[in-house]
Amino acid sequence: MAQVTLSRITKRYPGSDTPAVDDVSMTIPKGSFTTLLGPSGCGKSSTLRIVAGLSKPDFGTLQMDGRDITHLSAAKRNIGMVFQSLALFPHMTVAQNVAFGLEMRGMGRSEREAKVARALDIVELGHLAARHPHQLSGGQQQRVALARALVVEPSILILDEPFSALDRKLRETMQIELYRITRELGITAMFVTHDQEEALTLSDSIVVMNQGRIEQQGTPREIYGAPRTRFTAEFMGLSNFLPARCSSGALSFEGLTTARPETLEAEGDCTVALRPEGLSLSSTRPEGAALKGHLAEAIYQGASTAYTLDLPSGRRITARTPDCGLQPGQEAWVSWTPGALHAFAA
Ligand SMILES: Nc1ncnc2c1ncn2[C@@H]1O[C@H](COP(=O)(O)OP(=O)(O)OP(=O)(O)O)[C@@H](O)[C@H]1O
Repeated sequence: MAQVTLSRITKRYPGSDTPAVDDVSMTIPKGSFTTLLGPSGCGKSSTLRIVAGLSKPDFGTLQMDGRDITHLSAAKRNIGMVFQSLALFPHMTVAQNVAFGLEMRGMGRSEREAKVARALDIVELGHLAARHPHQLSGGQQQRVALARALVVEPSILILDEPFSALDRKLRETMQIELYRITRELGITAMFVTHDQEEALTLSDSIVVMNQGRIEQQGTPREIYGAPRTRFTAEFMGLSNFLPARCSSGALSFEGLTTARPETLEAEGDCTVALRPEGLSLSSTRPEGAALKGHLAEAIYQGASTAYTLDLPSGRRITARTPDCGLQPGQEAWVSWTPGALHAFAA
């Protein structure tokens, strides 16, 4: 397994005004699972393709364990790849599919068979080695693709939205499988997704990308718990953005002054975001910080109800809580758990 370092990687496709990858630098430590997360078109796949050697950067360098591999061909990079669209050979059995890369490297039969058996064991498909791809479920096929990428003992495993074609339940099962396998084998992995929950579940480190640039990089806890920009906050499910001011120890918004969150680095104008799931409503004033509003709407959604409140400033916020019996037209107080309030520079 290897450490991979991207330094100032930039890529502009012909005919495009803006770079698809714009001055991206990051290190994927040995044995770490790093996820590129961001909306469609933000440059995740382009970055991954450059690491894989399938595309050349216009500028910047790529290193593997300190060695410059910017101009090394894909075949010589020892990278295992799994993509959304499977490329299993339909006329070959599961075992033959997994063995293909080893055969290409000229490995002898007995060594090959031992490695294939081990790779199929890892993805728990040893019993289906003789089947053909069309005799497998979507999840099993994706596990064959994973075994095929692992069998060559890659320096880095690259996965581009590998589970996006699977239904939700299967996707969750595959995420847990992938987590187990990568941690057991100590694999260096680079994963691409636009699904924030998937990124939180799998990653040691998340790189949030926006328009070809890195918006924020950190552990899942840092990205979810302390987003530094509105873009990251919105992408991680935050809403209810309110203008605020921050001075040394205090944060003021909507006529309320409360303690300044530790994670806020800015002074002066800033934005407060309240996570809808961390809010609760009551008809009487609760202890501690709370905002009073007019309940405009209550939409029952099963496990929770989405309440829309109009604040005296005219701004609207949404709270998602178990049904609390309050009705539209009533006055309500909204309070929050400590982790539900975030603030960042405006
Ligand atoms: N071969 C290409 N030629 C021209 N433009 C391209 C090419 N590939 C990607 N782009 C453009 O580069 C930008 C980044 O694309 P990229 O596929 O890296 O994004 P992404 O974040 O992986 O998106 P998605 O989640 O939709 O796959 C987009 O604006 C895209 O249209």
